Amino acid sequence: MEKICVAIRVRPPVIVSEDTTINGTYWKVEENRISLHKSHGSPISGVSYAFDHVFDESCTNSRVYELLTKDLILAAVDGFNGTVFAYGQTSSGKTFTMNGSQNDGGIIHRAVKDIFEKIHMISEREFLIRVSYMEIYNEEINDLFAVENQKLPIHESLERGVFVAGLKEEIVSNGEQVLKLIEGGEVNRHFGETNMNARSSRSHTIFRMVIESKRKDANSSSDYSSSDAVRVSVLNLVDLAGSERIAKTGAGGVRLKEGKYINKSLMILGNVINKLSEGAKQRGHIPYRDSKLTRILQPALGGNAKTSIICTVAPEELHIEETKGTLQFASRAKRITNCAQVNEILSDAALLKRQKLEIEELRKKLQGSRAEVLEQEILKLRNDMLKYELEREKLEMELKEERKSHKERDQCIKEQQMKIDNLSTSASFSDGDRNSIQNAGRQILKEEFSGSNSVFKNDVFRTPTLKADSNAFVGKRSNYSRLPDFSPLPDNYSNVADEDTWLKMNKGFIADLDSIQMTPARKVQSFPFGDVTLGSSTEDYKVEVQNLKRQLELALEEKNELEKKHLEQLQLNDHLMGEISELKHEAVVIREIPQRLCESMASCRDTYKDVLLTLQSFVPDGDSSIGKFLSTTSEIGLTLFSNLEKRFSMAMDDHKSFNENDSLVQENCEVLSERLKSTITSLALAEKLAVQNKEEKNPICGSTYKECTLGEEPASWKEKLGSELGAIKEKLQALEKELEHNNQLLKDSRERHDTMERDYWLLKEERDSLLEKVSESSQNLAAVALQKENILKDLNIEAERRKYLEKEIKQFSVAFASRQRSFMSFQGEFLSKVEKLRAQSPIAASESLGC
Ligand SMILES: Nc1ncnc2c1ncn2[C@@H]1O[C@H](COP(=O)(O)OP(=O)(O)OP(=O)(O)O)[C@@H](O)[C@H]1O
Repeated sequence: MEKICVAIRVRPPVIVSEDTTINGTYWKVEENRISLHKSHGSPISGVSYAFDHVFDESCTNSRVYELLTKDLILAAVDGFNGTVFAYGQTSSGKTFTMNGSQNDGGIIHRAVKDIFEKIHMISEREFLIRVSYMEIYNEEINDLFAVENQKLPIHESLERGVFVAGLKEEIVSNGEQVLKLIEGGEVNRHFGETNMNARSSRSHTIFRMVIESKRKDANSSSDYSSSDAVRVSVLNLVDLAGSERIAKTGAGGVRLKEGKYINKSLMILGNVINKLSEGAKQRGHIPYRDSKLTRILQPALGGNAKTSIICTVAPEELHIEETKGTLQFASRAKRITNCAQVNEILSDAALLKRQKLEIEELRKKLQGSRAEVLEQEILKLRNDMLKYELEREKLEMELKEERKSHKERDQCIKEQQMKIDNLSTSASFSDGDRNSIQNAGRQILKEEFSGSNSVFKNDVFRTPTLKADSNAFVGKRSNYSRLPDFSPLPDNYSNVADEDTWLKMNKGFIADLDSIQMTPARKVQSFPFGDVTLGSSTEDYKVEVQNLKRQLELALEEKNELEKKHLEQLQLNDHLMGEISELKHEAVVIREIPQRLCESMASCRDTYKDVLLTLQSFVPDGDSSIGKFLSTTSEIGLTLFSNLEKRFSMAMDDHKSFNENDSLVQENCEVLSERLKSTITSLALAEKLAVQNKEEKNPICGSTYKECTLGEEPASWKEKLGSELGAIKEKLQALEKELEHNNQLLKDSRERHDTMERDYWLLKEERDSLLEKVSESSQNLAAVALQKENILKDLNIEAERRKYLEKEIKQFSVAFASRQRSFMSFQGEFLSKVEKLRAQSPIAASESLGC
């Protein structure tokens, strides 16, 4: 959260007439404080304000830019949204601050220059910059880059937030290009002369730069790290129109109307600022929607943007009230906090987003009034899809990492497995030795006990048995601990796997008696993973490692399967995009149809008018039955045409209402056709009667033919009438053909619309199924991740178990070595005693030995 940065700028005074200085007060600027003082210098209490910066009249645009906005502008290049706006009464220097003068460039010009300078310095990222320029004039948004784009609407979507639909955006590559565009835009801006400013801005203007960037190597990188993300930031540079007092500006007519709109929108801006300054708890509803200005500036006011406000004031005493108002506005704005953050989108997601927006726009055009419902539905779908995409990417990343660590673990396990195998071999070898030695010992003892000498039954011969008292055993062996300095026990047991070391170890050296003492206690030691005996635990371990390996393989297979599915989904997406572009093309064609219909309708109407005029010229007496009939037909016809034209122009804007009124138009056309036919029939009848009864009264005008034709010869009149009638008939036929053609076009258009609608639903279904697949994949991925987690746990347990086994083997080996040594010493002692006995009594000795 960060506070909005607020600064005050005092413009240099303009010469005013004597009578405007009333109380002899003036504004004094000291560091970042501005206060009202009496002319003799004492401050007026309660009229003193402090801000982030206060710039006096001598301050240049360059300094204002450096201190107030430079950091914000540069942060925009790094992905933060930014807004700078100038606020203040009319003629206080807002436009001067934002646009600058010939010698002292304003914030906009400096910002453009700095942005491009910074971009060129960042070599590792590539940038795409789009600019637009709009004005809010009398609460209508106009495009300053394209005069034809007037009264643009504001839309809101989850992805783009609040945006102006149809605003022209120019892609630019250097500062000069932007400044040229701005120059062009300035021409279209509304300025006007008032009593206070010869060139007063009559509209709020917003110059906008959208800065997109991504790492240059992002595409080549295979991982989906944050460096792969696309940053999109929006920078708004706003020059507001100034608040004004009608009495001072002397505005009337157009200026007055403009002034009312300006004041109203500034008042709403003030309301929004007031609400926001009240703090989160009290503020309640913020009336952003009350004006276009506040709606567009919404992110800058309490949203995701860094914002700087420069409030310009006039120093003259005449404007003291307005200056106080501006300072109060600035004080409140100072209390607003924003929450700016870098706007990053993963590149795939950015692409997807754009495509989805296109789909959205296209569908809106196709669906007319249904757009609202569909819009929400599509938004929801799109958001879900985006979420799934992100989740999938995250899972993929995790899976990748896990795969890597599994590989490493696998390798490690393999190595350890080899070591354990070696150990097991050695252990079984030692087991064999031990058995044979024990057997030999047992044999000897048997022989001893079967002898008569009680000496053999004494403790000297009993000591080496495995069940002997541990203390005695230890006491006996203590001599060995002082023998050679070589220790058979390696520091790191896991490194001992070769036979040499084992042999050395079994030669009878021990390093530490404590480790021997531990041996008898071994059985009562708790074993953390169940009752595992030495022989079976190695086997179990092998089996379990195999199982884990199998599980890992299965998980990998599953992962590959998922990747395959993902590829299929991407292909499906491509296919959908293809279909959408076709639909787009069709939409363009369909959109042209009502336009063409409109044109042909206009030509039909002209022809019809001609026909009627010609018919009416034959009927001078408008009150006669034919005259009345003709005028009625004319009225109906023209109404019909205007109806038709209205319908067609509606069709261009609203497809649905066009379809609804279609049958009515058809009926009207039929009535018109009938009426015209009957007119032609009556005229033909009149012609016939005229031929039969030259001197009789003309049925059309109620006079004689001579009178009707003002003295023309009946033959020539008849000829003329005949040719006119022929022409009318031809025109009528053409009209009928045109109508038929138009009907056909209408029918085609409707069919196309139906087809598109069907296609849309098909596409929607496909998308739904795609979404289902995506969610299925996500679930599968989640399951795989869980499985992996379990495998990892198992592996850790195994590693622990292996450590325990190693310890066991180590203890066993030490005990075994010591026992072997005891046995050997016993054997030595035994043999020496036998020798002694033999020397004393060779017969007894040979008897006792059985030799
Ligand atoms: N700091 C300044 N130094 C020199 N001249 C200034 C300064 N500020 C404003 N002026 C001059 O004062 C006049 C009015 O300024 P400007 O048009 O920028 O006011 P404004 O606030 O934009 O007014 P409006 O709201 O009516 O458009 C201009 O002639 C401008 O050159």
